[in-house]
Amino acid sequence: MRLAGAIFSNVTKMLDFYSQFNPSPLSIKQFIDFGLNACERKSYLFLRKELPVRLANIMKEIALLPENLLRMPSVGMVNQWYEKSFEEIIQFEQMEPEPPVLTQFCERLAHIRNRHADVVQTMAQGVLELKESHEVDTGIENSIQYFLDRFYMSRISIRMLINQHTLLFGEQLGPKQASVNGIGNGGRHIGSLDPACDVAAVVRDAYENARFLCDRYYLASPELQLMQNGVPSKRPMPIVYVPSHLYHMLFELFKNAMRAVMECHESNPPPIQVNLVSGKEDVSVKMSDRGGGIPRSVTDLLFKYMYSTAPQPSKSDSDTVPLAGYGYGLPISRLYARYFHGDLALMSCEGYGTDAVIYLKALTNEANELLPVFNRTSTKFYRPVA
Ligand SMILES: CS(=O)(=O)N1CCC(Oc2ccc(-c3c(C(=O)NC[C@H]4CC[C@H](C(=O)O)CC4)noc3-c3cc(Cl)c(O)cc3O)cc2)CC1
Repeated sequence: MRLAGAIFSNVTKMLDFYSQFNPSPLSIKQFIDFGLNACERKSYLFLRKELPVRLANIMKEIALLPENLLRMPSVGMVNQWYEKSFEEIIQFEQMEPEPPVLTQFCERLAHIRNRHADVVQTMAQGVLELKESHEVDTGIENSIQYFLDRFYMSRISIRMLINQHTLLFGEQLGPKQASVNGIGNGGRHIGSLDPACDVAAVVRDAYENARFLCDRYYLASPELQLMQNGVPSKRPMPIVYVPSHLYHMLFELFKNAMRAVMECHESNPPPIQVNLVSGKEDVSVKMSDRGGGIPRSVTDLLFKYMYSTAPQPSKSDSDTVPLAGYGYGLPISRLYARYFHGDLALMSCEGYGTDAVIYLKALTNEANELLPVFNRTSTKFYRPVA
């Protein structure tokens, strides 16, 4: 057998091997407990198996995609990135956790994270290529919706593992030691997790950035009314969470709410209200606007990848890019909420306005990763048994 053929069949064998294992979900509590006494050797031994397992599980699903989508150039490119990254990580299978290997592993993870930086928009381009070249029936659309939810959730989880390892042990920290790295906040962060993430501060940060875009496009913007338990409040609300995930969700929701309010009110835009409530089971962040609302038939569409996939506005006329432009902002924001067993829900009253609620798990031992598992059940979603 020629070398290329031998390599291909070996990668295929390794894919079959690793995809037979289920991914191992970690809770926020486990991430925190490990990070407080972090051991690079243990992290390496866990990741050099868990990352190929998570990659193989989702790569098996990519292979099951509708032929027409799989043939799209952009999907082919994403598939090649996954194959390359899978091959690079399984090379560590036989390497003992000596310092040079640990350093090489950390560098390799950072390289893989960079390779996959544009996966979301490249997959969206693949869906666009399909829409522009083939008829897409409801069955295909449902398969794509099912796949992309699982594919992007898998990607969120793989990037979480890579970020934790590279932030805890990566070279940018100077001497090789585990650290509770706190970039710009007094050293309390544990990787990408903040044990005292102030929800109110992240709300204000996301609001200010969305407001900047709103002012630039509409020359005005709605005020923010920040409440706790229904009354105006400036108090912090600390939770254990990944600030960048919470910011991503809030920034998306603020952009949508501001667009609705400014499109609905020519002057004196009513404020956007954000109410924070800390319960026994859930921490709830409810964003309420009076932007005219949407009918239920449209609300469901906003979470559909196919509905929102359209040619991207060109970067050159960035000033004319609508506030909440086409993209995957809402479906992916819901995945971030669901990743640690929370949720994101829309309740709109057509003719009045919209409530968007982010639910987060209040207890870190219940905030478990929600991971897609490749198995016979998932296979049926792609090619129903004849
Ligand atoms: C897939 S995505 O994530 O990439 N993304 C989703 C977001 C979308 O942009 C937006 C933004 C706002 C709105 C919107 C309207 C609105 O626009 N009403 C007026 C139309 C009501 C239907 C009517 C019709 O029947 O079609 C035609 C007018 N009203 O309430 C909201 C609203 C939505 C969300 Cl999600 C929210 O959180 C808060 C809100 O107030 C709709 C769409 C870009 C794409």
